[in-house]
Amino acid sequence: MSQRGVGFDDHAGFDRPRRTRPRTKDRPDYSKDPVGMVMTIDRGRYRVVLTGPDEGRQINAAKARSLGRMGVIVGDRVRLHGDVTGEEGTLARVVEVLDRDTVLRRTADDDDPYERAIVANADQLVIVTALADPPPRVGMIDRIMVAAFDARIEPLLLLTKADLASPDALAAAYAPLDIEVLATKPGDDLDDLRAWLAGHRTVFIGHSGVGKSTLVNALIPGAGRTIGVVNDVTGRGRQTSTSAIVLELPAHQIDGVDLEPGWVIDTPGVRSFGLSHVTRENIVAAFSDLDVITEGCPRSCSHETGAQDCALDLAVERGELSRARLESFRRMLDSGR
Ligand SMILES: Nc1nc2c(ncn2[C@@H]2O[C@H](COP(=O)(O)OP(=O)(O)OP(=O)(O)O)[C@@H](O)[C@H]2O)c(=O)[nH]1
Ligand SMILES: [Zn+2]
Repeated sequence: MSQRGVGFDDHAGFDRPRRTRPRTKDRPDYSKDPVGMVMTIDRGRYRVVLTGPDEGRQINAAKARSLGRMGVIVGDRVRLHGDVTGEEGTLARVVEVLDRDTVLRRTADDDDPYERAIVANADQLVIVTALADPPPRVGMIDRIMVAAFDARIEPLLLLTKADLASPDALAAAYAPLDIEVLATKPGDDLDDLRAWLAGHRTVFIGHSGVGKSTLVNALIPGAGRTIGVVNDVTGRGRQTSTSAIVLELPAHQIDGVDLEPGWVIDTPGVRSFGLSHVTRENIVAAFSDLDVITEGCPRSCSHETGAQDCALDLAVERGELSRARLESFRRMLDSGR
């Protein structure tokens, strides 16, 4: 774990005035302009869906020059100025990015100081993993989970292709972390998954070929996510999608009860997940029961295996914390290093 890298998607750096003379006087007032959510980005063009009075209307927009190099990412809530009719050929301007509740980040690899913000304002993250073809990679699951903990996003583990292999071993491996685990196979009704997604904005992340597009298409008929063919030699799927995209879940009833609306953010298949932006403090903070115990640790305790007088070890000895939970937590700390 290292220092937080400075990326252009980080807004903190843009709060500092870059000119010495105050700009407030000549800055236009956009507070009456409509707000929308960025659904997808394609070569500098944003597809935005309006919220508020014209909810659901989709608009094309470009970034206003006044935003400079400030990043606009999928899931961002943005203010739009100009032509917001959404009619063909019109282009509105993104003039403001509203504060983000969460930011999911990754770096290309662990030595890369430049983190990339992938998705804003998600509150859940589904890690889609195939039980076979391609085989599960526990290290990768852990790393994506750590990114979720770091971002204060609730991770869920979704195991596909349960017709090919049993989910039991993987489900058991994540049980001590209290992570929700769900297994699917072709023909399942997906109601458990829909119940998870209702009322949330959930990012879907997975290695190429795990069946993510198949799932998204089953959840959202008409989403048109391209289904790749797993290569027999490499076990990898074709890289079929290129940009993250926000999709609205259709209305659905379970036992006669309407589910709350929800959004899915589908992301391109990932091969690696760098974590150089993650801090130990953020991982610990994601486990509130352990966070409380670490108040009894020596100053600057790493909480890792073998750390002198770590209060987590003492809690296990006293029977106040399960050894399996501590070991799983330490596996998370390790993968974030
Ligand atoms: N046996 C089995 N095959 C599945 C299941 N789900 C998906 N597949 C197959 O796995 C292959 C890959 O599925 P996709 O949905 O394209 O996978 P993806 O994760 O979206 O991959 P990319 O589009 O490359 O990102 C396809 O041939 C699917 O038909 C499943 O539950 N069981
Ligand atoms: Zn400690």
